[in-house]
Amino acid sequence: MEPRPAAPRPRLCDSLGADQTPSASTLNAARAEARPAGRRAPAVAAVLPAGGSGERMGVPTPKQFCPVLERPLISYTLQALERVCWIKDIVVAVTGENMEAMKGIIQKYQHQRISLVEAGVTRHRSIFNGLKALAEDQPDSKLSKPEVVIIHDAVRPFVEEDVLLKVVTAAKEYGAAGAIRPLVSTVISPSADGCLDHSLERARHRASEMPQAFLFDVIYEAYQQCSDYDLEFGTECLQLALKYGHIKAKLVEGSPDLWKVTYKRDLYAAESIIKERISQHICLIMDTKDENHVGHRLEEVLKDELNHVKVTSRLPCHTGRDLDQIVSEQCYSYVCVNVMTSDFEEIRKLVNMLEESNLSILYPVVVISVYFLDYKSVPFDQKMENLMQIREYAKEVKKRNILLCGLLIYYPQLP
Ligand SMILES: Nc1ccn([C@@H]2O[C@H](COP(=O)(O)OP(=O)(O)OP(=O)(O)O)[C@@H](O)[C@H]2O)c(=O)n1
Ligand SMILES: O=C(CO)[C@H](O)[C@H](O)COP(=O)(O)O
Repeated sequence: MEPRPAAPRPRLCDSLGADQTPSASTLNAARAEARPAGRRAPAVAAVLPAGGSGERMGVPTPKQFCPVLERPLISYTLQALERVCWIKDIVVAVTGENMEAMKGIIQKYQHQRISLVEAGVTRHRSIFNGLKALAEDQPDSKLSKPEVVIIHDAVRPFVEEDVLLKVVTAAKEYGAAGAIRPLVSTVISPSADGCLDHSLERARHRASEMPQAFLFDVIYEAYQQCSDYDLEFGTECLQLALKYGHIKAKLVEGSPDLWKVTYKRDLYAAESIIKERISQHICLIMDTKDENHVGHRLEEVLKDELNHVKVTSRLPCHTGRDLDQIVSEQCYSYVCVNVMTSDFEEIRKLVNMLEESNLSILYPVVVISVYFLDYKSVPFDQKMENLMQIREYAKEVKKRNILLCGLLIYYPQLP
């Protein structure tokens, strides 16, 4: 198969990604390499309104807490944002009633960089509360005022780094920016008697989606100035920046997956998208840093051959924390490349954690453990014994929907 060309990615031409955390994606690393010197990174934070009741969904649980594949919807959105290591803080606005539940979600799924604030009675008021928490004048706050703030609905879980980067870059240049999509239906204006007054020309209008990004001062000042009417009935942050800051937002084409989960059927659509992503996600765990090792070749090949495969390479999974993080990413396919060790315990640790995570309740989890062993240094009998152990263990864990397979690659080391 011909390798597919990698899709061009936007670049923020400054030092975003300099402050990388261990969870930083490879994208960030790639960007850090490509970054021209000399331009300053804007400090970026995000505000997520998550204080709605989800009336249109028609279920008692607010939609952001509805489970999708056993995990609350908001947890996917948080995961999508925290993967982006250049977003420093994520402020989530939640109602007092749901505060404890939200804390539980943060703990269970090990979300990072999250601060919680009390939501308001409307979306605009919730966002305003989030912005206040980021503003400089807050006493005892561990948050600092960012240069650019992203606003993103908690119920749009499929936001990608590409579009975040595009809106942040545009916000830095224009003061405000937001994702848009082509209209699906034509928008018409009815008259008071319920008849058609006029119809908008569809091709000349767009649907405003999220994420949006703003220079912090622009949007914060707009919220400080805006009327109670705006706060009560407004639905568009870009409009506030225009009305109160005279900023014409830059509009950025977004992907179809940015839509807002609103009705019950949207939860089913979200589930299908998550399932498709799961099927494309392989976690490759390697215990060698040797760039020339065949394990690293496997990573390259997978990335070249498959369009959406995410390969997560991790160095020896000796600590429970490393494994915890891998498992919390909800990956169902694992290839463990063992060069340094033939230690069966490592695989047992991973499988135990997968069992505890209950991932395999929904689908089979596949774990392939490959041992590359030097012909001379390890006696063959000893290795076969190890594989037999894995085989016995595989029978046991199959009952719990974990499909484990051991593979021994026994080779003579070249002089
Ligand atoms: N007082 C509110 C109302 C809404 N939101 C949040 O704003 C986002 C988008 O709003 P919407 O889809 O309208 O959510 P709901 O208000 O929950 O839904 P509905 O209008 O159907 O009641 C959601 O993440 C929602 O939780 C919020 O933070 N505070
Ligand atoms: O799509 C949007 C862009 O601004 C907002 O998410 C939307 O306006 C939220 O409004 P509502 O709470 O009424 O659904």
